[in-house]
Amino acid sequence: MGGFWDNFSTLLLITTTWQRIVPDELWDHINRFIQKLVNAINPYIEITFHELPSGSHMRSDAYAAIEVYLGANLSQQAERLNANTAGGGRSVALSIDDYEEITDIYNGVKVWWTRSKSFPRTNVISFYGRDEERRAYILKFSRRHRDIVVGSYLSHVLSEGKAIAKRNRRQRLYTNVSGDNGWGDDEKMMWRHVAFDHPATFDTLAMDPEKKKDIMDDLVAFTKGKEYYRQIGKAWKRGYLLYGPPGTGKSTMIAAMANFLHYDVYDLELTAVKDNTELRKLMIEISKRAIIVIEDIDCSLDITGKRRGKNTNENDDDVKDIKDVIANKATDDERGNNEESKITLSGLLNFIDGLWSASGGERIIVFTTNYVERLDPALIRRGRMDKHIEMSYCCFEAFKVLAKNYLKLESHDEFEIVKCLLKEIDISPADVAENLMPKSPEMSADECLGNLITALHQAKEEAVSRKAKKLHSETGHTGSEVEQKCGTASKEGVKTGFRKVMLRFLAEKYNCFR
Ligand SMILES: Nc1ncnc2c1ncn2[C@@H]1O[C@H](COP(=O)(O)OP(=O)(O)OP(=O)(O)O)[C@@H](O)[C@H]1O
Ligand SMILES: [Mg+2]
Repeated sequence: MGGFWDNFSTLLLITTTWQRIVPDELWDHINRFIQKLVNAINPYIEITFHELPSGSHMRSDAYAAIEVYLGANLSQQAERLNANTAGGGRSVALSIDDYEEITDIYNGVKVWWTRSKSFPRTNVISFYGRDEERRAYILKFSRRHRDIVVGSYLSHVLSEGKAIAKRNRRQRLYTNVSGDNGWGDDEKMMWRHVAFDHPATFDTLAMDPEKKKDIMDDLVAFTKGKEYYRQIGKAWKRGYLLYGPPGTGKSTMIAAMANFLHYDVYDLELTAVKDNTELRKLMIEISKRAIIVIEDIDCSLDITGKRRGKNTNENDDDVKDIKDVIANKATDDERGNNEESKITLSGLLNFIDGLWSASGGERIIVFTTNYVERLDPALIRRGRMDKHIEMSYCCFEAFKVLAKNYLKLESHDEFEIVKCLLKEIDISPADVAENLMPKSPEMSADECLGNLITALHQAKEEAVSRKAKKLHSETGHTGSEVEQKCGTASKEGVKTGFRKVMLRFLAEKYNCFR
């Protein structure tokens, strides 16, 4: 062993001395020649995948995918491993340690992987100590197998690594916080996140199955459309407008989309954003695979670019100011909190159309509203909001999904009654769900279904009565007119049955029943 080190030291000494006396240019030539010689003799090829590509502070995607692939498929061969938590702490991800060598066999071809570590030659003293280490995975394979390794093995490793990482990754729900939140102007503080743990899926989402399938197909096509979007010169983004009455599942649909695609959700609260500059900063920080949500867009912004705060009524503002003065507090205006926002519709449109075009990555933007007719056409035109999805009142198909979710019922004799009643009244899936939910552990599925039917009958009565009253006041029909027209001029009709007859008459006349 001593002999080896003696020879090695002598070689090192000769090389260093040569380096000193030989001019740089000549030294380069010698180096190149030696490299050629080694290449000619060496039967192996090596490919290095650096963790931080030169000049970048971002971890290379390829390095990350290789790490996951090796950890998931080949870590049992290694004796030294690193362990990290994955999936938000739900599982442990293993990666091979520095200088461990492991082999992989792909279509009968053997390859070797090692992880190396180096320290960049720099005179700068780092405060971060070991962070300065540079790691790389080195793939070694026989020269004979170059085509298969470069041609297909590498893409197999990268795609499988990315797929595993995607499966393991815990999604996040981000919300924006105002710049004046005590965290100063630090841009990094603008988005806060928590683990995204919403149970909604497309399976549990109650809506017309054909419509649901259409949306799912659209999402799949979008995620696979990278090349297509590149070809047509469009940013890889898709806009969805979800509109419909409260409780019809707009927010639930967003959660189902996020779970389906495994994307992070960025819940953008426009009323907390100061101006277009802040909006731009927020947008730039959004990760590549994300759903950006602006809920109740009609309440967040209006076409003149003035934000609608919670207090849109001038009198309310005045009253609040007076109360503030009496309480010896600064008014909103004095604090600079007036309701005028500098976010404009054009600022919002610019970021939707422009900013992301430059920063490849798949992004979905979803607007929700209860009042689609209030939105500016510029905001929702196709190309910006590519798909308009109406979330409507509960239909029978949607009810069946809810009955399965809540009561584990796929069929029941009473389903026909529910079907008829749902045709006659507008009720949101949220209300149907509420009625189906057992109120105590002892409550049976039959009882819950009974509850729903009672509620539906009640809702029908109320709806018809509302309409009848309205029509009665509009047309001025008297009770006897109703009786005559209905041919039921009996006492009973006039007294006890009057309301019933009246309702039927008005309902038939004005087509209340659908
Ligand atoms: N289509 C649906 N499928 C399954 N559950 C639903 C559906 N719609 C509503 N729900 C249930 O009702 C609750 C409220 O629904 P959700 O918040 O999605 O309604 P929304 O349309 O976003 O209402 P809003 O317009 O008031 O924001 C949900 O938590 C869910 O349990
Ligand atoms: Mg909602």
